[in-house]
Order: sequence, then C-alpha cells, then structure tokens
Amino acid sequence: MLTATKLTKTYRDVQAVRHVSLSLEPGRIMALVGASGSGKSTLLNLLAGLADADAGEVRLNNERVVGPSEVLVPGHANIRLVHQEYQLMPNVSVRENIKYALRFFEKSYREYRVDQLLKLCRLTDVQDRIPRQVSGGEKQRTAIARAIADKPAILLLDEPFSHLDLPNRLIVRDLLFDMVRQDNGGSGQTSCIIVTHDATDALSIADSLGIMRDGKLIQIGSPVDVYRRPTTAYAARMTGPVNILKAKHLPTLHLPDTNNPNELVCLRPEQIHLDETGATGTIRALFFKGSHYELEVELSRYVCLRLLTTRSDMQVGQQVRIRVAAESAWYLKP
Ligand SMILES: Nc1ncnc2c1ncn2[C@@H]1O[C@H](COP(=O)(O)OP(=O)(O)OP(=O)(O)O)[C@@H](O)[C@H]1O
Repeated sequence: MLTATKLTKTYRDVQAVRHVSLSLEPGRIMALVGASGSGKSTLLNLLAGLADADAGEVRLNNERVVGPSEVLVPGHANIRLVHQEYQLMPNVSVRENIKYALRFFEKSYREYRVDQLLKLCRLTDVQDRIPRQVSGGEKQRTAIARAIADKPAILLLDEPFSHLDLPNRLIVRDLLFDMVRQDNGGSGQTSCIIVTHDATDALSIADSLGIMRDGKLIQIGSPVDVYRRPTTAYAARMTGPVNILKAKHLPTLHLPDTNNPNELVCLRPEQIHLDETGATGTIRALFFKGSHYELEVELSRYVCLRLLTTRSDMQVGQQVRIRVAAESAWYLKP
C-alpha cells in the first residue's frame, strides 16, 4: 500500500503541494484531477521519490520512500513515473525499448515477458519500428509497457490521455484497467495513479478520484460520489459539464426556495429533462454530440441551463418546458 502523509513542497514563493495525504491499496486506480498549476506533477514527483518534500512523508508498504537528497540514484525501485514526453530511446525499436527494462532478467523470461507486454499494450505489429516511426498512442503504450515490464508496485502517469485521439485514449484506458486487474503472480498487483486535467477518461476506470486545487487535495472519494456530490463549484466543473446557479433562482425551475439565497446549487445536464408540465424556457443554442444533443435553455435573464436530449426535432428559438427533480439539486460549499 502507498501512503502519503501531509506532503508539502514549496518552490520559492509558490506552495506547489500543501499538506496532501492519501492512500492507495494494491490493484487500485486513483485519478487526480486539477487545473493547470494545481500541483499534480509536483505531487507525482514527490510520490515517486524524485523530489524532496519540505514536510510529510511517502511510504510504500510501510517503508519510507526517500527523496533525491538522500540517495545516489533518485527514484524508488518499485515505483515508476511515466512523463508526458515518454522518454523513449530514439534509435532502438519498440521491442528493444521494452526489453531494456528487463535487462537484469534471464534471456528466456525476458523474451517471454516482452511478448506478453507487446500483446497487452497492442504493440506486436509495430515492435520492430523505432519510436519516430510509430504514432503518439503507440509511443505512449511503449512507455507504459516499459514502465510495467518488471511489475512495479506503483505506476504513476502524468496526463496519459492528453496528447491522444479518442481511439487511442480508449486503448490506453482499457490497457490500464486490464493491467491493474492482472495478477502479477506473487509480487502483488500494480496500483496506478493517473494525473489529468480532464476527468472524462479517468472517471470510468478509477476506483477513487481526488480533486487538486492550489496544491491541496480538496476532495477525494469514489468517482460517482465526487461527480454527484462535489463539495465546491471547482470540483463540480473539474468532473464534467455542470450548471451552477444561485439558490434564489430555484423557483424559476419550480423548485423550493432556501433560506440562503446566495448558496450555490449544482445541477448536472443529465438531471434536467424536457417535460410538458415543467418550467418554460427558450432554446438559445443547440449542439450535436453524436448520441444526443446538448441544449442551452434560457429560463430568465439570470438562468440559462445546459441539458441533454436524444430528440432531434429541436430548434434554436423554440419554446420548451423543463423539469428538475428536487433531489437532483446539490448544494455546494461557498
Ligand atoms: N521547478 C519549479 N520551480 C518553481 N516553481 C515550480 C516548479 N515546478 C512547479 N512549479 C510551480 O508549482 C506549481 C504547481 O506546478 P505543477 O507542475 O505541479 O502543477 P500541475 O497541476 O502539474 O500543472 P500542469 O497541469 O500545467 O502540468 C505551479 O505554480 C508551478 O509554476
């Protein structure tokens, strides 16, 4: 199990990571989501033992993970960090790049394990090409294959989806899902932390989801819980499309008023339905999203909501009626 306790890191006047504590069980995936500059990469470097914390500590199976100031070769043998730039050896093949990570193993096992990784990471067909002859997605998968070759306890991924197109994002997502669920034969299962600024891909495979803001881990829970019950407007926006309005505007939606008119309320687009008995509004914009349409419906000068529909007969300017169940409204912290 990986644990971090009150980790803190300051760069001159910037508090990049502030009192972050977390724990990750074997065979689990954690996603950390936050805006640019919220401290995600710094936290990964601290967890990997690649940066020195000012305070707090990291432990892997109760053994302290030490920073670069305490060892000759920085980084823990059982923790791997895959950067956004992949850092592959440019002049050797995909196969040789992966095999290099297994150089201390016996030859027959090495060949067997490389074949297994090429298959898992869907790289068998491109194994003889050098990195510049493969796609971004294939480079990313080569970097992951190399990182997991000797079955580390922890795999840390910095923005694994950001440079990839949709098919490749889905391949990498499924690969990570398969990897953590594979039994590594006695050495324990690999756990994974994925850092991302877009939760979409991580939501479906993560067992836990943390929200980073200004160096702090402001919320952590199951993806469903954080998505449905974000504590702040920031956490709500970080986990998907959302409508945020002041409580005083709830009566416009035929919902009960509250005592605190300026309290913020969060409504996910899928919780708002077209309903002939609901509140009246006008469609201000309409976006085709493939499986559905997203509508922007204006109910008053102050209330314009996004909602989803599979109906294809809607037009801009059309009057519609919408309904929201009272239990869908989620109150946010100020
Ligand atoms: N080596 C450094 N020296 C000084 N400041 C740094 C250094 N590395 C990071 N920072 C600062 O620390 C803060 C957190 O940076 P970090 O890279 O961890 O955030 P991030 O959430 O990973 O951002 P991004 O998503 O853009 O990569 C930022 O304000 C950044 O400018």
